[in-house]
Amino acid sequence: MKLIEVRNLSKSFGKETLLKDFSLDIGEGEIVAVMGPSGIGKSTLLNIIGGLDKDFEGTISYDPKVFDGIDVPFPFVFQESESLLPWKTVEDNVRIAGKSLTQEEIDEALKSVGLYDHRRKKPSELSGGMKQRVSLARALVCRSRVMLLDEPFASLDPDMRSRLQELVRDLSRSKGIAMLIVTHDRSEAEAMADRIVAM
Ligand SMILES: Nc1ncnc2c1ncn2[C@@H]1O[C@H](COP(=O)(O)OP(=O)(O)OP(=O)(O)O)[C@@H](O)[C@H]1O
Repeated sequence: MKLIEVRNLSKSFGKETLLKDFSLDIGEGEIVAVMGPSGIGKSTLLNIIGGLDKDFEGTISYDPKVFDGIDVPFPFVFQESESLLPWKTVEDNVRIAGKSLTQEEIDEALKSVGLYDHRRKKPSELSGGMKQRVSLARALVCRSRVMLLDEPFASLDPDMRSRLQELVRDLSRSKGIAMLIVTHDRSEAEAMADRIVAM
């Protein structure tokens, strides 16, 4: 089977139907972009696949050879990191991903995203792109085989956006991480994804 198989997913909020019979496969190490206009239900889809929202119809199967039931929910990277704790340093923001993380694991993730030299800074001392790289490092230390990215670079300037798109592709390739990215931006989907799925 594929890494993740979504079959006939349907989801409504009251009378509002967002997802109807939606199916999707994600293969190991694959980068899949889900595209659609604002409000169509992209974040809702991500929350369901990521195990945060369990109230849906349909089935989602996670390859038991890979996950063995322990890897869900998956790490998320959201648009611009309000998710960083402003009073903690870069390395401590990564550390909150897991109690048993070693300093070596944290350092390795920070090096992967080019932030090791900035590890003692606070979020207020970082650019938007650097904050997103902290979020990526925090997702990396989870050592998940899947990462979920929700409009991750929408608030960045075009130059920083394309640098981070390339970084995410490199991380996916070098570490074998499947990426599911939701975006309303076709150029972002085309720049990053092996496959684009329209909603
Ligand atoms: N918890 C909720 N309760 C009720 N309605 C909700 C809830 N979450 C989402 N919705 C509804 O679902 C719609 C789609 O939300 P969602 O965030 O999934 O869309 P999206 O495609 O990611 O949009 P955007 O690109 O603007 O983030 C919203 O407009 C809202 O009406």
